[in-house]
Amino acid sequence: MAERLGLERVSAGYGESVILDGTDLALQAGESLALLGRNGAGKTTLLKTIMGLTHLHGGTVRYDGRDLARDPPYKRSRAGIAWVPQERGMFPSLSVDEHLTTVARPGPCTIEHAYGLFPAIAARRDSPGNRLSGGEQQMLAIARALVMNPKVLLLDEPMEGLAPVIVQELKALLAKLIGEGGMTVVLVEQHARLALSLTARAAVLERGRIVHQAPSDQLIADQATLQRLVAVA
Ligand SMILES: Nc1ncnc2c1ncn2[C@@H]1O[C@H](COP(=O)(O)OP(=O)(O)OP(=O)(O)O)[C@@H](O)[C@H]1O
Repeated sequence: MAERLGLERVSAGYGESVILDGTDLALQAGESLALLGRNGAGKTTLLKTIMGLTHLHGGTVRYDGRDLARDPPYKRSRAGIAWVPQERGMFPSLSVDEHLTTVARPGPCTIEHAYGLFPAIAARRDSPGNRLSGGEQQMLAIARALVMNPKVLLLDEPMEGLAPVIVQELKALLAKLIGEGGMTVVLVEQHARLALSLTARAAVLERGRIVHQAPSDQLIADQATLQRLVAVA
């Protein structure tokens, strides 16, 4: 299978500070990866680097074989990389509907399909972004990424703060999306077991370096390594 996303000796950070330090990672089309690590390990920075939102000090980020160095974030997004940021990134002046219509692209996930997945935001389609609850903003951030029908979906702690019933629905949705194999998915998640149960592969970051990679089912069974690298209870 072809490489969809490739990081080669990537060093990146904020201004002069280097957070990712010589990171290598390759993901094929349709593959899923749990990106794990303790607080501050660099998980968000890695996703931001793929989106072009950090300062790349060295190395290469490739997408479908092309070096992305010259592409600003909007071009990466247009090329098929969608990001669900931790801070959700809603626009206060846009309605729920406008958040979706401005980015929707042809593909299996239509806006009506997204509303079907998240009825709570369907009921608020005319509400402005800043009137939504935290959970609703989170659902909208995920819906917004899905209606882009991306080739790569980067999710930064998408379950955080959601009600348990919605977490269950979202888990089922992610399992379906990953199972269909149409998208390459990178899932950053504090709950390592949850992320591992959904993905095929896992990578663990420590101080900006990938220190461990394994199939997810193997890592979930390796309590000692999980405890050592991610401090899982
Ligand atoms: N905008 C920024 N400017 C400077 N340093 C930053 C910035 N954002 C993050 N950092 C630093 O980069 C390092 C990695 O942070 P990052 O958010 O990538 O970690 P993380 O693994 O996603 O952690 P968490 O699980 O807490 O979200 C931390 O030391 C953090 O303080």
